Formats: sequence, C-alpha cells, structure tokens
Amino acid sequence: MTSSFIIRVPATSANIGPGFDVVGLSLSLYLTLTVTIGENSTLPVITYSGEGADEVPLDPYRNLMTRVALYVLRCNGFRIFPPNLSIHCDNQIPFGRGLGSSGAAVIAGVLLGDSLGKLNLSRERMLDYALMVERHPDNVTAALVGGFVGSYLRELDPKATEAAQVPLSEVLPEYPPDAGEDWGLSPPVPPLGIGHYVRFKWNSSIKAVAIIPRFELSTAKARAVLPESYSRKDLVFNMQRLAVLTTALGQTPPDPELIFEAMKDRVHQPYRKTLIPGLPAVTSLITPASHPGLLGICLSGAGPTILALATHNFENIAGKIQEIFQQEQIEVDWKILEVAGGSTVDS
Ligand SMILES: Nc1ncnc2c1ncn2[C@@H]1O[C@H](COP(=O)(O)OP(=O)(O)O)[C@@H](O)[C@H]1O
Ligand SMILES: N[C@@H](CCOP(=O)(O)O)C(=O)O
Repeated sequence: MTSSFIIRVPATSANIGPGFDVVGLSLSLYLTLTVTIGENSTLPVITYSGEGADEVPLDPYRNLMTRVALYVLRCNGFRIFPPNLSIHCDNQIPFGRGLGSSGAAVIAGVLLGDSLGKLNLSRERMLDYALMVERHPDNVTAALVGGFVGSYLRELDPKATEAAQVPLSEVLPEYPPDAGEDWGLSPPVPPLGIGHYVRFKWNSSIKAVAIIPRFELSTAKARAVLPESYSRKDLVFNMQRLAVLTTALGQTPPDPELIFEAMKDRVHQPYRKTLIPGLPAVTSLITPASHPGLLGICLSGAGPTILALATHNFENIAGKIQEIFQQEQIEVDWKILEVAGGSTVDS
C-alpha cells in the first residue's frame, strides 16, 4: 500500500541589517517535499524540480536534506533509511543567494527524519538537531517556527560543548560503509535545548522586496571575510539599532526614518561589500526620502540578495536597485514577498 505526506519549509532572510546570526524572517518562497512510501527501492529515490534541480546531488548519502534526515534517524535507533521511499522536491528557494536555501534543506531533513521514524520530536528538539548542522540559529529558527524571530545558542557545559563542536562531516555521514562494514557508533546526539527563540511582532503592511543577483555566493565564503573581533564602537552601533529594530517593525504605522537607521550594520555588511559589487551604493543611495514607501535596506543573509522592506512603491524601489547592479554588470531578478508561517507536515 502506498502512503504519502508533504513537507513545506519557507525561505528565510537572516540578519535584517544589525542582527547578524540573531534575527531571521521567514518569506513566501518554499521548499516542498512530496514523500511517498511504497515504491520498490532500497535507497530513497530523489527527484527535483525548480531551483537547484540541475546542480543538487540526488544520491541520498550526499544530498543535504536526506543526510540530515539520516542523522536524526540514526540518533534515534534507526541504522538506515526506511526502504521503498521516494522524495520529490519542488524548490522555489535559489541556492547560495542569502535566502536560506541550506537552512530550509536542514529543516526539511529534520522534519523528514522525524516523520519517517515517527519520533514526534517537539519543535524545540527539532531545533537542537538543526543546530548541530547549521550552527547559526537565525535561518533555521525562522524556517521552522515562521515569522520574525530572534534566537540565541545556549552556552553549554564542557561535555555538551564538545558534542556540539563535532565536525559536520561526522554528524552527517556522507558515504555508506563498505559492504559488510558496520556503521560504527551512532552520531553525536544534540545536547538538550541548544537554541532558544522569541517571535517579534511584525506589521502586516510591510512586505519584503528581494532583489536577487544572478550569481551564487556560498555562505561559507561570505563568512570567511568577516573579522574575528570587533571594536566596542561597532558592537554598540549594532546593538543600539537591533534593540530598536525588533520593536519598530511591529509598530503601526511603521516609522520609515526610525527603521531606515535601525537597519544599518557595521558587523558584516562592510566586510562583504568586496564580494557584492554595488552593495555600498544600494545601502546609501536609496532612502525613504528618495523612495517613499521604503523602510530600510539590508543584505539578505550572507548575500548577494538585497532585501528592501517597504509598504508600497515596490516596483520603483526594485527598479532603482536593479539599475545600480546593472552599472556593475550584474543582472538581477526581483520578487515581492510576504512574511510566511513556519514549516508544515501534512498527509
Ligand atoms: N533543497 C536543497 N536540497 C539539497 N541541498 C540544498 C538544498 N538547498 C540548498 N542546498 C545546499 O546548500 C547550498 C547553499 O547553501 P548556502 O551557501 O548556505 O547558501 P544559502 O544562502 O542559499 O543558504 C547549496 O549549494 C546546496 O549544496
Ligand atoms: N547569519 C548568517 C546567515 C546566513 O544566511 P544565508 O541565507 O546566506 O545562508 C550570515 O550572515 O552568515
């Protein structure tokens, strides 16, 4: 007998200016998995449509989503994937653009492992698993619970810190063992309650315009350009703005002057401008005064996507940003997105 279920995970925009590795916003682009049990196969058969379909690995031991699902299953007493599984992924989230595609794949993998193993993990426990794989909580938390969220990683005792520092390659085995070889010990189980979050209010008149350059920038590369330490002046600059921003985006009516200044950042964007030509011009030349309706502009996640928050005049704002990128010989696509709900699993 065949049965199936559907997992849906939203895109996310992390940081929103000053909230580096802290805040995330779920957005209305989705990774949708249709999971069918009943096909005749030993290993999961994976197919893709949409974004990334021509580059994503379809081998379940190499695909990020199924590797995460296997990690969750192995931590809970299952040795291998259940048989007769087929997974179709329809993906609207472009890879490597700062819209949380990897965070969505990790959350989809956790939900897949939970459903296949009938584990009934709580949302908090699911977040622990996701955080073993993606160590910054902003994307995965927003993708799991939805909305505008702030999160932190708990400081762990030395034993748990050790478990949480295990390299990704050990948490997620990439290759099956050779025939006859044992899988070895189960992977490190996440410490309990690594991540904690709160959801902030969001004024529903605010939409997110995502201006998406047609080139990929891996998050790893965009993190590698960041310094190890910061001046007190720059940290205070960001903390002052973040404290204001988390309330300002929930107020009615939204205050453009307040939000525009509160979305400025000195922790990641200045260092990433070398990887994203046009970024300094985009964040300085377009203002609420020049473009009514605009509230603020930032890099989405690690970039290269630009996120403009606005209440109206979306086409005009996107058009100006597109023009700035064109001067750098960079083509873009743009979309008006809503703030989305969290991930769902439906039969
Ligand atoms: N739906 C998916 N299924 C499998 N792997 C994915 C999926 N989405 C993203 N990935 C992996 O994550 C990589 C992008 O991650 P990353 O550099 O963090 O960029 P992003 O800003 O899009 O999260 C992709 O190149 C791919 O390897
Ligand atoms: N806080 C992280 C967020 C990365 O988001 P992504 O969507 O680019 O994966 C960072 O800024 O590095």
